[in-house]
Order: sequence, then C-alpha cells, then structure tokens
Amino acid sequence: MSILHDLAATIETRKGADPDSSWTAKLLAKGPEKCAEKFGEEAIEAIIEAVKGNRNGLVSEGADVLYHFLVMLAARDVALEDVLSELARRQGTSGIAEKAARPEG
Ligand SMILES: N=c1c2ncn([C@@H]3O[C@H](COP(=O)(O)OP(=O)(O)OP(=O)(O)O)[C@@H](O)[C@H]3O)c2ncn1[C@@H]1O[C@H](COP(=O)(O)O)[C@@H](O)[C@H]1O
Repeated sequence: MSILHDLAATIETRKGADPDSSWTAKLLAKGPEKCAEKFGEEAIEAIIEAVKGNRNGLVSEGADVLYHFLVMLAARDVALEDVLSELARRQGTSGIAEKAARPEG
C-alpha cells in the first residue's frame, strides 16, 4: 500500500463521522461542491509556488493538493484505484515510441 492508498483509506473512514471529530469529516460534511472548491484553492496555491520557483512551498502545497484531491474523489464516491487504473491504461496507449511500434491501421 502506498501513502496515497493509506490516506484514501483514512479519508474513507471519515465519511459520515462526527464533523467535530476531524478536519476531513468536517470538510466532507460540507458536501462535494465544497470539497471541489477546496481542491481548486489548493491547486491555485500550488500554481503560485511553482510560478515563484519556491521549491519548499511547492512541496507543501503539493501535499495539500493530493490530500484535497483524495477528499474530492471520496466526496463523489470515486475510488483512487479508478484514477490509477486510468493512468495505467494511458501508459499503454500513449507515447511516441509505443505509437511508432504499433502496426499501421
Ligand atoms: N493530509 C492532510 C491534510 N492536508 C491539509 N489538511 C487540512 O486542510 C486544511 C487546509 O488548510 P486551509 O488553510 O485551507 O484551512 P482553513 O483555512 O482552516 O479552512 P477554510 O476555512 O478555508 O475552509 C488545514 O486545516 C489542514 O489541517 C489536512 N488534513 C488532514 N490530512 C491527512 O488526513 C488524515 C486525517 O485527518 P483528520 O480527518 O483531520 O483526522 C491526517 O492524518 C492527515 O494524514
């Protein structure tokens, strides 16, 4: 299990939990739209750090982005595994070398 899988599993346990018991439970209780909004805010903060060239800031905001991405997925009942499977599928269908190796037609 990766850290992302561990975190996704923790976030899953926060669904329906008392909003006063954890930050994640509180955010999920506000609904999927709020979760998506928070993801957008964190993404913008990461963009700002990237544009500034602030390595430490980008690492920190990047962690926020990944956490809020997982919360957004959980809020819409989309499994991390589905996103990872989509990435894996693309590994097999993209890339100049792979395309060149494929027969015509
Ligand atoms: N990785 C994170 C993580 N990253 C960011 N955050 C929270 O996300 C919030 C985002 O910061 P903001 O400044 O936007 O928050 P805010 O200003 O208080 O919120 P708003 O008023 O803007 O809505 C912070 O309060 C952080 O605590 C996180 N909260 C939890 N986790 C992980 O999730 C696990 C479960 O957390 P709890 O559900 O809180 O136990 C933890 O063990 C951590 O591993």
